[in-house]
Amino acid sequence: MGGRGVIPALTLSAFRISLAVVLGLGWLAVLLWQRRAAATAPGGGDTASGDTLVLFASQSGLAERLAWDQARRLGTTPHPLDSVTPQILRRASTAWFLLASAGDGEAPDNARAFARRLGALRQCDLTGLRYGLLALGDRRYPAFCGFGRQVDAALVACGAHPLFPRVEVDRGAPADLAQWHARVGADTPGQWRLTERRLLTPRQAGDPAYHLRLRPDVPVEWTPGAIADVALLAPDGTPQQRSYSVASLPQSGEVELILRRRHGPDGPPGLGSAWLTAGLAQGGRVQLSLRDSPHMDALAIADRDDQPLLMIATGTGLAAVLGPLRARLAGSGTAPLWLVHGERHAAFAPLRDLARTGPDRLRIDCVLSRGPRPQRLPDWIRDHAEALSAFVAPGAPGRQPTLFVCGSRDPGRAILAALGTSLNASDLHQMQQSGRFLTDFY
Ligand SMILES: Cc1cc2nc3c(=O)[nH]c(=O)nc-3n(C[C@H](O)[C@H](O)[C@H](O)COP(=O)(O)O)c2cc1C
Repeated sequence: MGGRGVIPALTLSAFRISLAVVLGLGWLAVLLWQRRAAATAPGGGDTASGDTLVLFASQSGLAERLAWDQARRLGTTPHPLDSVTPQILRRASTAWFLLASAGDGEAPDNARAFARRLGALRQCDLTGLRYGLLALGDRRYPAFCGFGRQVDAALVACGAHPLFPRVEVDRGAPADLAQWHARVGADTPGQWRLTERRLLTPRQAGDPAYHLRLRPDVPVEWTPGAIADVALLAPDGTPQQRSYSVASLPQSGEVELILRRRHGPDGPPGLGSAWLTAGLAQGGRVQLSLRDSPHMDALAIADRDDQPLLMIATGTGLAAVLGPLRARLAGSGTAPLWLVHGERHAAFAPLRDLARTGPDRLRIDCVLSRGPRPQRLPDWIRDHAEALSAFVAPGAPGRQPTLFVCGSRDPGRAILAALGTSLNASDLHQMQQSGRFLTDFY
């Protein structure tokens, strides 16, 4: 019986000692961390101690770029997470965290010291801090957004107040980023305005096609043939994304898209095309991000080596070839370029402009499937088999033409079949083997 009173007393004092040791070590760690971070803080002191902080943890640069965007909006400078101390966090009223995950849900290199001290951070009082947190990751990793989640939990444990639930981004998805941008204010990078929408198919039956021009709020770079991912909201409020080829070059300062308002069989028009071709007002805002075309390298090599390029496009697939073609025309090359476009009733205006202004080395053919002398593109290909075969044949040593076919899937199949019977099989095989036979169907 007596033992029962002694053991808890011993356990309690041992517990108190261990608690004191743990707390002491915790505070020591905090102090050491503060000293080291103050020495390495941008500007040599605790210059990251402003009222509003923008902090990033980034391995390959996306979180850092987004941090710069956020800092620009707030008129401040972003800092790597490693440069802040708990003291700096305590003095700030608002902090914006943009945190990528690396390793196995771990901190990127520029946040490792911060990550090591997360336990110590939990002992700080951050009840005066409000924060927004963007976690960047990749759902293919088991610890999706692991680091962002850890920091979020530590901040909550310190009593900091999230301004909104953590926003998580899967592989830079525009729809996820749109949520962040919606949280941090409307005037964000990634915001574009519709400056012009022109009907490309006046007085024609069937689904209308449009030529759109969009201008970014802040200048943006892209590569020829880039893909624009447009963020949309479905009627039930779920974020959606639609992708379109960019027909213009960055020098123009505007993204040009060509799209058709599509209807399902007896159904309503597609979400993206209905909004962009009708719902969106002139001057209206679009959340848009740009990525490279999967064919960018092959097309850039053909451009660099000044090799012949044969492009065959149907309908709005014209947009996918216009970017690479305009890049070729802007250069000093002399190799022949040939664009064949299949449409319904009449040539699209951008194609007519190109035919009027293009150099002699550019041949353009527009094949119309309806109208006075209708012809299907596959038939046209068979009729021109000889000229097309000669164009894609190696001919002289070092001649390595590229063939790029794009447009809707169904006409695409018929075009590939026609090319298969019209072109020399070994030339086609050679182009395929060396990555010079490119297709882009949707
Ligand atoms: C080597 C490596 C490891 C990664 N580990 C994870 C991970 O464990 N969890 C996760 O969600 N994302 C992980 N990612 C994905 C990145 O967090 C994601 O690509 C993020 O957008 C990168 O942002 P950053 O460019 O700012 O570094 C990893 C990426 C790389 C390259």
